Amino acid sequence: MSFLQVLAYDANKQLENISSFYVNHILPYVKSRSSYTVVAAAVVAYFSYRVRKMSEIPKNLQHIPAVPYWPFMRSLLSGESIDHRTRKYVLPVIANSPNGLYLRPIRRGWTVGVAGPATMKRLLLRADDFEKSPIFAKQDSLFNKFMGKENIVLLNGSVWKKHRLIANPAFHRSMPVKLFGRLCEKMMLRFEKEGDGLVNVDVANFLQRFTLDAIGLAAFGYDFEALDCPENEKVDTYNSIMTGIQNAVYFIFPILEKRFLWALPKRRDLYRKLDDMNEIFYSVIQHKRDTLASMKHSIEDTEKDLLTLMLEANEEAVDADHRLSDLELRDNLAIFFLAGHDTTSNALTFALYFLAANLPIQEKARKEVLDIMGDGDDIVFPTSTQCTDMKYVYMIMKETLRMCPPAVGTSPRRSNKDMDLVGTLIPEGTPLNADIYSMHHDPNIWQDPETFIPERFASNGESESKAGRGLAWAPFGNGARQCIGMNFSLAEQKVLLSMLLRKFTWELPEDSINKDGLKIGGGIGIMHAKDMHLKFTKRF
Ligand code: HEM
Repeated sequence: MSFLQVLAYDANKQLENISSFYVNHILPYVKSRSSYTVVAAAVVAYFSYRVRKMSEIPKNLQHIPAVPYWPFMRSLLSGESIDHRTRKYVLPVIANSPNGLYLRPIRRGWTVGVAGPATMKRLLLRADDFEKSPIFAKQDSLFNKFMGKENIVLLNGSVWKKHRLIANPAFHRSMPVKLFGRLCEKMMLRFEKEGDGLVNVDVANFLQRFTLDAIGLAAFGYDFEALDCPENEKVDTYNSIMTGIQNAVYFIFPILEKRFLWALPKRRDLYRKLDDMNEIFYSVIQHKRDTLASMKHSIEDTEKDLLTLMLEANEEAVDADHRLSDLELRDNLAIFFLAGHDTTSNALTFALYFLAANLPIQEKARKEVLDIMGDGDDIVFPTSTQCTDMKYVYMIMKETLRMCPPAVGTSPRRSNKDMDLVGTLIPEGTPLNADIYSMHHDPNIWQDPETFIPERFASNGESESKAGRGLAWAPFGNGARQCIGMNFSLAEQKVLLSMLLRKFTWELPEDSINKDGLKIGGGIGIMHAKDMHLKFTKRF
């Protein structure tokens, strides 16, 4: 997402520059001479100049190796998948780069991609030197209207700290494993009832629905009922907003919705749907605030939703300056959906694929689960302690997140001053992005990086031996800005994987497009499988 948005911002700026150039310099000329040929030539010349400028590496960054501008852009815009793009353009450059630093095209030219363990560590752990870039907050689009401007992901400094302090307790209590268990049970029952039944389960679709119900209920007690009825109005509203905010046309030309929304009825409809959704957000916030006192003791702490816990933390804050307003609470709820829904559902889809493609690993994981949860012919939910005991399942999850990190990079950063990043000069104001995907696939960091080997994450395994070099595994980022939902997502994944392993065995169907290797979907930002149907067999 970040790549495309930044490009879009740039394209929009170019359009605005061009239109002001036209009005100020060309229009007067046309009026006086009526010479269309001259105007056309001027426009072409201007375009060429701007395009050349965009692709030129600034002098102060020429010491950093760069991917080839046009092939890389072509790959981005044609929707080529990230695994191909990384293999073709990024890894060969990183191979000759000190500390995994390289340049790639982005906003107004270039950004520094950070794909080495030592530089990654410095970038993510020195959050004050590399603040979040304000680019997202500046835009005016459906995406920004959904995400809002007052949330944990976008803010910096003391305001960010205030948000994080209120949200931290909600994410650091025991996780709602019973809720995840109930939803998983519902999902497993539906496997048989929909489509071709167990022989051809569209797991990507089921996991999208499972994780939507999970985040709705866990974040603010709202039941989307996506597992029960995938076509209901609530799901449709949510899905159409999500599809709408990712529409590439509006990323590339945000000016369309900024200036010409009146001429785009379908787009206007999405804004109306977003207003409806905001009403739900605000009315739930109000309702929970009103009933907070009675709810405090009537629900187990582990089953309280994130909003309730944030409201409790708000009440305990020392003064009004340390509390979050309703707008800030809304913006954070929205970001929990944006950051926590697709990421977890894709991580689970990839994990199920790797277990289907590596049956001995699936069997070993099942043995661990049965040892911990017991075998039998009834559905049981794992407890938090049992989840902690699932060491091998956790190794599988970590290896999945290495090979397929759903967030392929972090949101953009900017250097606050000239600095030395592990031997390379980074001038003040340089945009930087942590490139998690490339680092996880670099053969100079990981042995045989394209092979699925959970044992890398065993104690004394390959992963531990990397510790001295910095951060070689960072699917959730790291440092102060590390993913606040990491434990939430890991618990959700462990509950689902253990329950599925106990109830079913599964494999790739004969006609699976993934039979000869995983097919990654195109697009930018969140990484997803192109199609994931699996064949399940019941154990009881
Ligand atoms: C597999 C699942 C997930 C992955 C791979 C993931 C990945 C990430 C990454 C890489 C970052 C760091 C971004 C940066 O440094 O710019 C991040 C931050 C964040 N994530 Fe997640 N995430 C996941 C699940 C979740 C969930 C379930 C939630 C909430 C319910 C969540 C909420 C957030 C928030 C609020 C931040 C911003 C933290 C801050 O800046 O202080 N994420 N996530």
